[in-house]
Amino acid sequence: MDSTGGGIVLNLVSNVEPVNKVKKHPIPQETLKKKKKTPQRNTEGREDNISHQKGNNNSNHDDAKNESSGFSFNFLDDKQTGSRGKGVKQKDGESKNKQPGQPNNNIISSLFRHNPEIPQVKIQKVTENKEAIFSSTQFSELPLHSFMISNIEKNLGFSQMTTVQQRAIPTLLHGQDTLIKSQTGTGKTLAYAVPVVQQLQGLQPKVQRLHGPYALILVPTRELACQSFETLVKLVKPFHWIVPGVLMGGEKKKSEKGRIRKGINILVSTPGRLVDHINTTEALTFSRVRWVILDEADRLLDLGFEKDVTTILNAINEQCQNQKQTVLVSATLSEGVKRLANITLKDPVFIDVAKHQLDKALPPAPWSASSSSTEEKLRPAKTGSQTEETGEGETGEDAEMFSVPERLKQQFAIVPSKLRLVALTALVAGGFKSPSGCKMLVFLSSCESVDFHYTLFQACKGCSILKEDGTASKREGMPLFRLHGSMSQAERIKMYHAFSEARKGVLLCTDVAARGLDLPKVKWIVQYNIPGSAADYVHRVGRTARIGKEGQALLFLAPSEVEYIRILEEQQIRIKEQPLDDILSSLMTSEAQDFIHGQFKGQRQRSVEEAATNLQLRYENHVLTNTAHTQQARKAFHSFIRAYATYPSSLKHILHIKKLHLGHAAKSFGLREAPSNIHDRIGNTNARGTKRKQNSMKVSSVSEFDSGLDESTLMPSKKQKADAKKKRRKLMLQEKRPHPQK
Ligand SMILES: Nc1ncnc2c1ncn2[C@@H]1O[C@H](COP(=O)(O)OP(=O)(O)OP(=O)(O)O)[C@@H](O)[C@H]1O
Repeated sequence: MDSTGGGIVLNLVSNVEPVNKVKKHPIPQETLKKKKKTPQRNTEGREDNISHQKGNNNSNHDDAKNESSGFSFNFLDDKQTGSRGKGVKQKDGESKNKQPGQPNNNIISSLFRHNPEIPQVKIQKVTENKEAIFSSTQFSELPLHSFMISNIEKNLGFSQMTTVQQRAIPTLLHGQDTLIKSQTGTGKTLAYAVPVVQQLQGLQPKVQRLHGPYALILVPTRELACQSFETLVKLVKPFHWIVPGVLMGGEKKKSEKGRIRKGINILVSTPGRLVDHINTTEALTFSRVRWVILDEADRLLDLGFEKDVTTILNAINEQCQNQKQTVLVSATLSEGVKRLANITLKDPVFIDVAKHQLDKALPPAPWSASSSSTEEKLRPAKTGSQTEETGEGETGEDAEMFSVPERLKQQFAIVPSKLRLVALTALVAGGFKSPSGCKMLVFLSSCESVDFHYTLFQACKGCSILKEDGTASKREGMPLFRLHGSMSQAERIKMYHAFSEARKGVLLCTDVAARGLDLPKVKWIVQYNIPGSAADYVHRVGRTARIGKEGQALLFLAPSEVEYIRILEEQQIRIKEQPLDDILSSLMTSEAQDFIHGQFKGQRQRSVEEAATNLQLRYENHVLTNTAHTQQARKAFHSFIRAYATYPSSLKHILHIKKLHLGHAAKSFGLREAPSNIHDRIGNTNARGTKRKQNSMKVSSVSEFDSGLDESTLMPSKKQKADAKKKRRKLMLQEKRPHPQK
């Protein structure tokens, strides 16, 4: 800690300066008149994350109890921030004399002290892959039905084709199996949907509803299924005899069976629900299927979906003798998917808009002489995705260059764990400076984390949420939405539609929203947790800057995680640093103050530190004064640790659980200390299900900020893996996300 001119300058960095690390981002601290504090050390020699404040016993009780009215804790004055009570060691954020449900007024967060060094990151020169979004060709120049052209022009409002449409539509009309790879948000849905509808409307004898599916479109999530179905409904408008339909988990199976019996000609489905119908719905036949489209193909062939996709393809092959056209589509087709395509597709054409590989045939796969069953052929393609046994991921194995939208501004911020929550709030509040509002997606690592932050932000005065009936709550302010795989189907769809239609708002979500969703007017993507692969990164940021528009993306990195930038640079992704100071300075804007404090409008914070510290205190009080909130925070913290332990092995040198400081990470969940049962909750049991001896846990420190956890104690045993696999299968049948992060 430096002190200048009587005031104290608090840095984000600790006192000790390791080799190769440079102090960066000092936060100016002119106004806080505090005495230099001596950090308390806990028994492990780490800083005790809490310091204590005398007094301030006045008035917080009533407001704290009344959580529905938002945060309402007093600001700290100079005296309060400077004073320090006797250190009382706390467990799970509870002070010794405090019961859950009581406000906790006597603790000051030491947010800006004893954080790890913020390393200086040297950005490497990257030559980005470029894609021209629009072609110079009009839809009217294609050999399409005149009604199709007028429908696209008048009802959809498009006359000029995108590059991927210009290349894919003629190829698909020609009847060839095709792989389509093009940036996110470049119109790939129409690139496959237009040729399917064009050919269907021309079939003789004319298509009848009772004939059942001619085209099958598989997508990985329910929201994407809805979206693709809605596009098809618009596209078939002039051809009323063609019936599109959608099947997805969470919907009533009985009504779906009824619709299948009546007949669906273009069937959009998620894999799990379709397998369910294949097994239980007699009326579902594939005898006339001519087109099979795998949208987000790399995701569909990933762990979890691959088995269902195999079942579906085998069912189609058994029932249908027709010549079929198969199309694989994604912004990130990995080498694994291409190898798979080479053995399962007939003379496939690969359309890669970035590489201009129009009509380039794929090289032969070394094992293409393998068995003819689809299931056997699918297996080798797993090289590019996660495997259950090893937990290995695709990063690094399938070195494939991705391209991102040209008008997307990509940034990262190095944020010490303790400052994550206030930095996120600063972004959320700061993103809403423009009077016209802004739409933002915040990606988090688990359903529990989404729920925790959703509850937490609701307590901010400047937030409004959706009511049961789908209308906004009375409170004026920035609408808050959430989306994850553990929500009820009704709520998922309600949130998805409400956010799509909203003029402004923040959607807190898991990777369930990462693929394919075309949510209008999204300007900001915040990745609060690092994605599991560069491909996931590309899809997440691809929810903005679509079809040539502008957008911004920000990736949160802890100081120990900065090497992740190299993973992105290897994929030719250019990303710049956004100084943390700049982000936190948003806390001083009137918008942020209104957002956070509401009723304290006009009562200005005097420095970034004061604003951040008060905010963190409010959050901690919110968490600790209510048992349900404390439980929710602990659950979210556990799920965060679990997700962290499941990063693919190729990323473990960067994202290793040992590198986490659990106490600091806990602070980002409003907890003042990591829950004491962390090991029990994260799989500290052996194969027989009995608890491991405490002393069997390896505790080896690499730094002051080391979690002290050994990954082997976090990684599940064989039995746990088998149980988890069973559970995943069950969840998948209900169409929930298979990966713990999702
Ligand atoms: N020719 C076009 N002109 C203008 N807008 C278009 C055109 N074709 C499609 N769009 C619009 O572009 C947006 C993105 O389309 P779409 O969702 O199909 O992209 P995508 O390439 O599939 O994205 P992702 O890879 O994220 O799934 C949609 O809003 C769509 O209506």
